[in-house]
Amino acid sequence: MCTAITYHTADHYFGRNLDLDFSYNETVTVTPRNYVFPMRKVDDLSTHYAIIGMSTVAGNYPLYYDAVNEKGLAMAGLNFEGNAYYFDDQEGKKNITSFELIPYILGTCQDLAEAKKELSEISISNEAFSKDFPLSTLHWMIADKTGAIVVESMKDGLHVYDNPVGVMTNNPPFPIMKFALNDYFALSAHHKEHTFGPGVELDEYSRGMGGLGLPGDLSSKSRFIRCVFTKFNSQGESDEVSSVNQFLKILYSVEQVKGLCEVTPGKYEYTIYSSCMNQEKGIYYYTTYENSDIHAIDMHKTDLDSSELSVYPLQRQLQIHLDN
Ligand SMILES: C[C@H](CCC(=O)NCCS(=O)(=O)O)[C@H]1CC[C@H]2[C@@H]3[C@H](O)C[C@@H]4C[C@H](O)CC[C@]4(C)[C@H]3C[C@H](O)[C@]12C
Repeated sequence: MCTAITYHTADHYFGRNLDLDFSYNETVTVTPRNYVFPMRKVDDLSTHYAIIGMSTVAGNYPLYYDAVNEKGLAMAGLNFEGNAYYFDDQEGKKNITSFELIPYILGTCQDLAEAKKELSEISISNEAFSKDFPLSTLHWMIADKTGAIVVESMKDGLHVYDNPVGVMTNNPPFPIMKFALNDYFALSAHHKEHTFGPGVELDEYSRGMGGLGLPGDLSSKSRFIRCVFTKFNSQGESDEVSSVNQFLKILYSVEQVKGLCEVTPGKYEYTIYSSCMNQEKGIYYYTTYENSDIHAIDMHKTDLDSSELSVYPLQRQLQIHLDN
């Protein structure tokens, strides 16, 4: 399972929890403007917008999980097993493989409007990167400062939905997920008189009772509901440090603690990393399961006109600061 969110204060932020039972040796990777992205079915991207994000670099190719470009357009791929469907080559379409979609959109589009236009011409092709990296079954969230969309390639074609809440998890398809919010109509973060029924005497014996009924489990629908509630009620400051901190707190409300979600006997899904990208500044912040210190890589401190990737291994070692 995974969760991706948007958030804004003075700047716009985008990021995700990556929940899995193992790591693909991911690194924060900057792809500069002149790195040549080889494309399988359309022309190679020889110059493009610079990109920073989390990727597995395989044979000098960055396989991105989530990223932002230098214009502030951000995108993440999350698991969509059983629903994702990719196609044989479609005539009259730009056939883009699933692992190329992030570099293609972020490399060529500067905002959501351009991304939507590109997506109307795209079919997601079913060609895998290699034998070692078979097809992932994904759906994607894309966002800029104007809003967010969800992209789901299913048997009946490519769907692009507006995402007014700026939160995405996994199954079921987004329209069903969004509709499920209606079932939590009565939730509130505020003190209010009960509406149980006139004349019924109830005791408000604890703070936070307006949130009773908010799902606390790790299933994707429950994480979606909990994350929307947390994001829309969270109150934060607008400076950079407070914004990044608050963003990560929202993601931690749906974090997976190791041991709670068994995938195969003795193997558990957990939050391998949490990311937060400042879309205006091109800074990629992250924490890992092992290391709650926040690390940051600023794309503008690398040579964005270069043709070589800059690769930053994740700092997984927690430093405890001894105060005496
Ligand atoms: C599994 C990851 C998504 C996390 C997630 O949603 N987990 C939930 C699992 S479940 O629903 O609860 O079963 C996805 C996100 C990005 C994916 C990676 C990226 O797409 C980049 C490459 C793409 C290659 O085709 C496969 C390896 C890979 C390196 C992918 C492996 C894996 O599918 C990743 C890491």
